[in-house]
Amino acid sequence: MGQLDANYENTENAADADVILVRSAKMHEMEFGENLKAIARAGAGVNNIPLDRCAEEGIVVFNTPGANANGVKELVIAGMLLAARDIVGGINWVKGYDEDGDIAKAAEKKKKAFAGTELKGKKLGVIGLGAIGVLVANAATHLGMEVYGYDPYVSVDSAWRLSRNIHHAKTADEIYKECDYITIHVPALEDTKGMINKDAMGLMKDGVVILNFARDVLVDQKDIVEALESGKVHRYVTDFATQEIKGADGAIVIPHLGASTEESEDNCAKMAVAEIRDFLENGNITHSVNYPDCNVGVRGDAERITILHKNIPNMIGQFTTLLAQEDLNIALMTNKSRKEYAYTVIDVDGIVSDEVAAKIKGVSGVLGVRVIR
Ligand SMILES: NC(=O)C1=CN([C@@H]2O[C@H](COP(=O)(O)OP(=O)(O)OC[C@H]3O[C@@H](n4cnc5c(N)ncnc54)[C@H](O)[C@@H]3O)[C@@H](O)[C@H]2O)C=CC1
Ligand SMILES: O=C(O)CCC(=O)C(=O)O
Repeated sequence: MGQLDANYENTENAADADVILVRSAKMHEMEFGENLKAIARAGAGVNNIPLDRCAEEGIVVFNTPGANANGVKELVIAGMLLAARDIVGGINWVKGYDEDGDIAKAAEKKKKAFAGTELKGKKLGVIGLGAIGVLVANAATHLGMEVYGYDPYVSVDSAWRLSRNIHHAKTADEIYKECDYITIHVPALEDTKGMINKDAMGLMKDGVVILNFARDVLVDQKDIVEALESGKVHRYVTDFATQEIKGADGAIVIPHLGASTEESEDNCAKMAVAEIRDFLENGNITHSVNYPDCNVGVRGDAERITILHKNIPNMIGQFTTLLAQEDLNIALMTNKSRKEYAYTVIDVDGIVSDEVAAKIKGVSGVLGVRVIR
């Protein structure tokens, strides 16, 4: 990783690390070392990381929003094409043809078994209009699809990037009732888990195609298998293999390849390393998922104290009092909060002793202190 200079050292031993770079590995059961200051998820979904425990232990968790979105978008389009025509069945038939006869002639006779439909003119519903959903929605309009989008929390940025040709669905039910293809691009949260279940599928058109490149838990696995068996759902295209879905007729199951492109892997790694360097060297937080973002610029000559703490009254007063007692003048101070957590950055004129740093650490509600020299 050429972005890191000689001040950085690689370790395979997580217990020693100041920072962990992670992809999809599950970290919920992991004990974190004393030194750990940050975890950077090279990707979007952070359901593999215990965000609240990290916040309580003063560990800032970052992700890389949008860095792999194009990779996923392209696979979703491929998924729609694989669902529309029996391309996989056709390829397997050719591979398995072991007669001596004229395969070209046999293929012409056989091909009707693999015929399908076109995407043009079909209605696509996109649930979740973030980095991936917007790209999928816009791309589908260029394939001649009529696209409906649903996202009650859509960001201003996403709204700007969304093609004006997308119909604005006011409810998920509108998507379920209207669309021939439905693709979900929402995070795995308590309120999204199992959102595609028997009730939701009951509202959908017979023969609907459902695509899930977001997370397995969003789709009730028992209900989707039943819906495939009954023919209610024609194809379920998913990037997540589960025991329930892997052998089901009508399921097209991909082994989590959405972000597995050279470009996406590169983009994610670069963004993660840039976030980490800025955090370690300047104390800036960009794209955190458990602490507020905060940018105070590049550190100059002044020593910089960064404090992760609970978002409760009188924290700043206590920090400034402790610094005043040491005769340290404050050159810059910023405080940002996000729900129950907050972050304060203070540049001081003078040397921050280990004793004063320890006193700040000892303030009730402080979760982590660093002095960047
Ligand atoms: N298959 C793969 O390799 C990959 C999968 N993913 C998955 O896709 C998900 C989405 O990724 P991005 O688009 O990059 O994330 P994003 O954060 O840019 O977009 C998520 C969107 O979902 C919306 N949303 C949240 N709750 C919703 C709800 N109940 N109904 C409708 N919309 C809702 C949000 O407002 C946001 O606009 C990730 O959380 C991750 O789980 C992401 C990257 C790669
Ligand atoms: O890193 C990967 O391969 C998975 C990407 C992913 O699922 C995500 O970014 O949420």
